[in-house]
Amino acid sequence: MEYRDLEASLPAAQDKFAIRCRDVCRSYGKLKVLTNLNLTVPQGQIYGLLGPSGCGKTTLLKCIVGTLKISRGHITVLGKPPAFPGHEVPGKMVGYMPQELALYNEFTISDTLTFFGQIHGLTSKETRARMDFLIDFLHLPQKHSLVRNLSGGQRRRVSLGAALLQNPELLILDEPTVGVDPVLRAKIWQHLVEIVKTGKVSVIITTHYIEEARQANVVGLMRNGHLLAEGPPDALMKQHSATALSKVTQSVNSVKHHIGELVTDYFVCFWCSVDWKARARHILPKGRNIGALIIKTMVRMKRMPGSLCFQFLLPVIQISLICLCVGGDPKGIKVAVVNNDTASPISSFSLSLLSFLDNSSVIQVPVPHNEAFEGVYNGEYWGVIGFGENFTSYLTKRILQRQVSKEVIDGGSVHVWLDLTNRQIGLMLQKQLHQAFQHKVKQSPLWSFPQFEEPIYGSLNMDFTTYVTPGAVLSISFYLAVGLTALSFVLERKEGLLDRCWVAGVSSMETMLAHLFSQLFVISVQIILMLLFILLVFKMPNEGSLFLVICLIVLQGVTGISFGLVISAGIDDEQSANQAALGIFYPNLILSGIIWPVECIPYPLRYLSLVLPQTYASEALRCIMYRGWGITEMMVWRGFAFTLGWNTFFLILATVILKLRT
Ligand SMILES: Nc1ncnc2c1ncn2[C@@H]1O[C@H](COP(=O)(O)OP(=O)(O)OP(=O)(O)O)[C@@H](O)[C@H]1O
Repeated sequence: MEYRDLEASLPAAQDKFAIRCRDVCRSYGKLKVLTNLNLTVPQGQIYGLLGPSGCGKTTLLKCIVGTLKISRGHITVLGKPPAFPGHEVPGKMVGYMPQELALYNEFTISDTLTFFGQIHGLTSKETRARMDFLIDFLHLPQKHSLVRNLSGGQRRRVSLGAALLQNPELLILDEPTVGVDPVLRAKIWQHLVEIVKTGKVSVIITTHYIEEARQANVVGLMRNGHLLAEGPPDALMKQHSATALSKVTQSVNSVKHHIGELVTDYFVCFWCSVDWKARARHILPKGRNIGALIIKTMVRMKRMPGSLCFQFLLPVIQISLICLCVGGDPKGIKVAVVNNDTASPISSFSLSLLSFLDNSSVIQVPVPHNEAFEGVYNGEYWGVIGFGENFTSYLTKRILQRQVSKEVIDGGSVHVWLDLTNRQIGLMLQKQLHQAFQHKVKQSPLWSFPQFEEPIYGSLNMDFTTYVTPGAVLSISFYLAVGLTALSFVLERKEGLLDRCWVAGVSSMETMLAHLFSQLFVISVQIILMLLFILLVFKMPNEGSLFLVICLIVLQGVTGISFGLVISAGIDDEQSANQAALGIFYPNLILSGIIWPVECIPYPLRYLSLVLPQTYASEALRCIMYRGWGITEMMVWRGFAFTLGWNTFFLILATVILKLRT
């Protein structure tokens, strides 16, 4: 066969074509994957794309469906560039089967086809009819079988079924017959040959099987990111075997150049002719798609009841652990008491003083002097409380006389030696002794400590737990939302589900909104349970509006979702996403004044602390709950304003990263 024959067998420029790629270039970083690639898929034909592994076939298909942007060149799919406003590519006109399985494992076969049917706007009757046909045609098991229980080959067939579902005008199939037995493979090809016969359906299919490609109407040979040759399989195979491949390439390139001249400026005119209504429809999120995605999330949750319960209960467990274990006074601390006071038990000040010590916190162990210190050195006791022989009489002298000797002062004092390696226990013992002394002194008409009146805000016995809880609640809502969002998006993208939904016509905005709405349901249940526990079980005070409290916690959850989107937009694998979420967890927790007051943070760091998402929000929540303040107070609205500001920033950042990375 001469080159001329090959030239004649290629579609003429004026013929209708389903896909046309001209001078397409695409790189991943510095790696050039597609270089000046030209390819034409004629209307109503099967185009077999052949090439060694790694030559760029999948990348090309992704560029054709629009999930990857090209760096140079033009692509036209069914008359318009992919993702052109008002064009149904991505959308109903195209059926895409990616190389990955891209199926929801918790779905049944029926759920899977119903989901894609909903997105394509099929009625339930149409979906049922197509489902019955595809289950029979693709030899699929029962429609109620779960995808995760299917074999590899069965899953690939479900994936192919999802691509064929809406009878698209263009089928883009990335190695659909891998793992499919020869009989079914022949049947699939027969089906493809039949559907293109109408002239309305076109197919582009990648395969490694040369004998399969023979059934295509046109075959493209790809190597190192460009097309070596393109033509009817027999002509191309003969040519390929008869002459050097380079000559074929030259010939085909000259034909393509000829065609190329006839289609100049074809692409540019599109943008001028788009009316604003089509643009608006293209941009505005569709309720149908959002609804399908929300139902998808609900079905998945229903199929994973253990995981759902865990999601609901995890915040309650976390906040309960904080309320139970953080900030309370240590209990059962053993202290050695060396009481040498010789006064009678009735008049003894030392015994009276010791009786005021809280016995649940401090266990007094009366021991002689040597044993007491020995016990502290051995770690048996946390301290020694010592009273001298003349403690009661010297103390009485100190109370009654204006001037006393140093010996009286010393002998009338309680001596305490503490093991301060654990600061909290040390501080608690100091506090207990001061309180006991205060109680004792209150009985004396001569002595007076400052009298602390009922506090203006808070209560006299407000503990550290009360301080920590509001910030902890915000932090838990924020980080659970970050984790769930980042993980679910990263996994869905890795498994090709995001791309598949996108090609089916679901926009990124719809995906985000659907995630937000379904996550809001989870967040709401989490918040209700957390509030029930902190207010009713742990009796945290709430002087302010419960509505404001809920709003602020929900907004922090939404900020967590937005931050999760940033992580999933920038990171491709779940391990790195987890590391990113965990990596910022502790610095943020410590710098936001949740565990320890911001006022303790040294200055350069304090500026950083003040701009973090939870610093002002925690302060606002404390002000609402403990001071009963409303939204008009600066410290409250500032918390809301910062939360909303971060939310907007994260959403914009996620969108920008996504745009830059496609
Ligand atoms: N996300 C990515 N980031 C960086 N490089 C990538 C990415 N995806 C693909 N590549 C690289 O681009 C090249 C082309 O990959 P592609 O998947 O398009 O090949 P292919 O022809 O479809 O291979 P196969 O037949 O094995 O599926 C390969 O070298 C691959 O390593």
